[in-house]
Amino acid sequence: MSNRDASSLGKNTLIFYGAGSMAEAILRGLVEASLTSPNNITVMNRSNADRLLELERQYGVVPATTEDLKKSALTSADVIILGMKPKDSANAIKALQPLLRPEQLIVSVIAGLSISTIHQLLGREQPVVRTMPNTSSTIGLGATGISFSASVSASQREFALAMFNAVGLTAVVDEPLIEAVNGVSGSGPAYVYYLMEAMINAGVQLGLTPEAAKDLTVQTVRGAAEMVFTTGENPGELRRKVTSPNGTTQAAIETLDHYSFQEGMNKAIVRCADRAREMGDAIRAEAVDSK
Ligand SMILES: NC(=O)C1=CN([C@@H]2O[C@H](COP(=O)(O)OP(=O)(O)OC[C@H]3O[C@@H](n4cnc5c(N)ncnc54)[C@H](O)[C@@H]3O)[C@@H](O)[C@H]2O)C=CC1
Ligand SMILES: O=C(O)[C@@H]1CCC=N1
Repeated sequence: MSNRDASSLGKNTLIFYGAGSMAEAILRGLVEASLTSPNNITVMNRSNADRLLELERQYGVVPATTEDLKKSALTSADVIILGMKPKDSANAIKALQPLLRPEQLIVSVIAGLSISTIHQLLGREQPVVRTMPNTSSTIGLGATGISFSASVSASQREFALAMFNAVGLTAVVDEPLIEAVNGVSGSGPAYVYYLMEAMINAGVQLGLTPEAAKDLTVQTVRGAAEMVFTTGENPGELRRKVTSPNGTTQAAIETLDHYSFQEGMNKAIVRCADRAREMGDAIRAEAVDSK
């Protein structure tokens, strides 16, 4: 990340409208990398003031605990990050309508919610950055897909990229591909954790202690990801290097093939992207209903 990126972050005031796990992953990354002062970050949610005070205690961010504080923070912030669940988003975005100034930037992390639905809910073409991050942003290793509405300015674009580059890697994609990003990397950490759960359980079944099974699994997944990253070799090539002809790995991979591992992963990721579109359609229906 360049100094120019960092300075573009530092000048702006941000409000996390919805301060749950994804919001925390991003704000923690920003604060811990010292890319903006915590004083520039306000957090708000629907009703859980304790949660906001906890975020203040941990990261030094500013809690908006009363309706007046919420309104004034939403009105004054340069950037509003939509961080609520998809089911809560239509009402939350409609509530923004009377508060927004035309130059405020909306950044959404909400699965399925399209830029056009946000415009419909707001009743105007506010600049919108639609993203699909993941929770690894917490440790600066996030992977975020980003797309922009037509009216996002060059400096707002730079800001949004700086914000997500601060917590990991970014990929700018055309908006219709955000669901694909959701399928691969937005939900992706859960597939890897699920794989790890299965590896740990099998290790325990074979007699390892839970601690040893966990430590060996974590280091294996970490090492495998790092091997792909540092060598630049394809996962397929690296897999072949582990797989001796007629050896133990071949026996394991054949068993995975017998249980249609590749097909299962493929179907899971395609289903994930479809589910994002379904969720987006449900929000769009709420936008249309309210007209
Ligand atoms: N958790 C993940 O791995 C990822 C989540 N996302 C997206 O991030 C969004 C948030 O997900 P999580 O952080 O997991 O959810 P969460 O349930 O942890 O947080 C949602 C927060 O929004 C607040 N909220 C709801 N309605 C509100 C309103 N009207 N005004 C103010 N605050 C309101 C809730 O109080 C809660 O604090 C979702 O839309 C999800 O699709 C995107 C990528 C990854
Ligand atoms: O499960 C979900 O709907 C969210 C979106 C991406 C990751 N978690």
